[in-house]
Amino acid sequence: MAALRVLELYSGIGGMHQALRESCRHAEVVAAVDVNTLANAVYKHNFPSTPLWAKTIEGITLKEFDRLSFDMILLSPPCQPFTRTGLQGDVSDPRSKSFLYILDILPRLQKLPKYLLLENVKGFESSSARNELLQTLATCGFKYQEFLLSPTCLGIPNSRLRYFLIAKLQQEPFSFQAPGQILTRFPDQDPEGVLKEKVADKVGETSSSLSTEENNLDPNIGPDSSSKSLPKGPFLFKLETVEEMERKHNQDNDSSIQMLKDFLEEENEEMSQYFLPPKSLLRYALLLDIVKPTCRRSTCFTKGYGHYVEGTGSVLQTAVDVQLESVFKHIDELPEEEKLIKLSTLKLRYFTPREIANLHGFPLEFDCSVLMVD
Ligand SMILES: C[S@@+](CC[C@H](N)C(=O)[O-])C[C@H]1O[C@@H](n2cnc3c(N)ncnc32)[C@H](O)[C@@H]1O
Repeated sequence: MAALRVLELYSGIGGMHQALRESCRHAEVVAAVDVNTLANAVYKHNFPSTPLWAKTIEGITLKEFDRLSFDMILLSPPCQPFTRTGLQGDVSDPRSKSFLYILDILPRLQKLPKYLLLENVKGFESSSARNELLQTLATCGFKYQEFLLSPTCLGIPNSRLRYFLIAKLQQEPFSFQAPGQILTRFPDQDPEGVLKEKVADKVGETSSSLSTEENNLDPNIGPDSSSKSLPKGPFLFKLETVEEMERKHNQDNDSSIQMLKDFLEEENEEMSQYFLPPKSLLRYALLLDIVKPTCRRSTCFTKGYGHYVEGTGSVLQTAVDVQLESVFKHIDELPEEEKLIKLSTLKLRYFTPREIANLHGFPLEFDCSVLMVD
């Protein structure tokens, strides 16, 4: 059987390529396209034989697309126009231009691809860009299915809710097709084959099958976000409400999800670079999402992780026997020096790039060390 010819647009570090490899399909990425130099360096390092086009997508002509004669498109367009805490510029955001260009090119290709997979953030499902995508797919004769999924659906202890769309040109429907619904589970996770869980087409209506955190917490809160609201209700300690504590407790007891310890590197001397500096501890301690190796949760890691503290991702408590409550209760009443002594007992550190790669499902052979150079 001839290899499936795959075009990977917005290829980044190659997450889609890696997933394709693991899906065991006999496939070849005939071109990967991205403009980010650092991401391209990681891509090249891991997929040295794949033709990598370091250019803008809108700079590729219809003729060049036709020449690639691809059977499948994988694409993860920029998510900033659609994030729920952003401006939601949608199709009028300049960063959507390349995606609209693809939608314009698609029906004009000499040969339509058989398959398409698109990934984006939660928020995309209620955008005009999504409506234009669905319209284009329908015009071209594609069947499609949409999903909102998080690594937790695969038992990975990280909340990162993402929109996925798969489409195919063949006439046969998907075995699990659920028209008009956005599925929030993998079809084979549904015990009775009845896909009751759905997210309505309407904005913001999320399914009960997602955790409260997935529903409430925007995984795309950036380092500069000031819109993150504090939890409601009286605080117990460290700005934790009873509701928050309960949610975390339930997540940590959900045995369908692995513990963080399965994703961690062995502690060694080099880890010292990942410990939170005193300044960050004093300034942000109350806002940190602190997890232990035995927890079965972590919040979404964003671009500013390790540089900005608030809302960019969880931090790890390596002194596992220290109780958070004993550190945080009445900490406000202490002078800075004593505060710092108390906070330091937790031995808080950032997750390492390797650990974050593990939590994103990258296998060990995927080398992300290129990302560790300053
Ligand atoms: C959401 S990320 C892609 C993530 C990717 N799937 C991965 O595994 O890393 C979007 C990527 O699109 C690239 N990008 C944005 N606009 C582009 C354009 N007009 N042409 C080419 N690449 C673009 C960015 O550099 C970024 O790497």
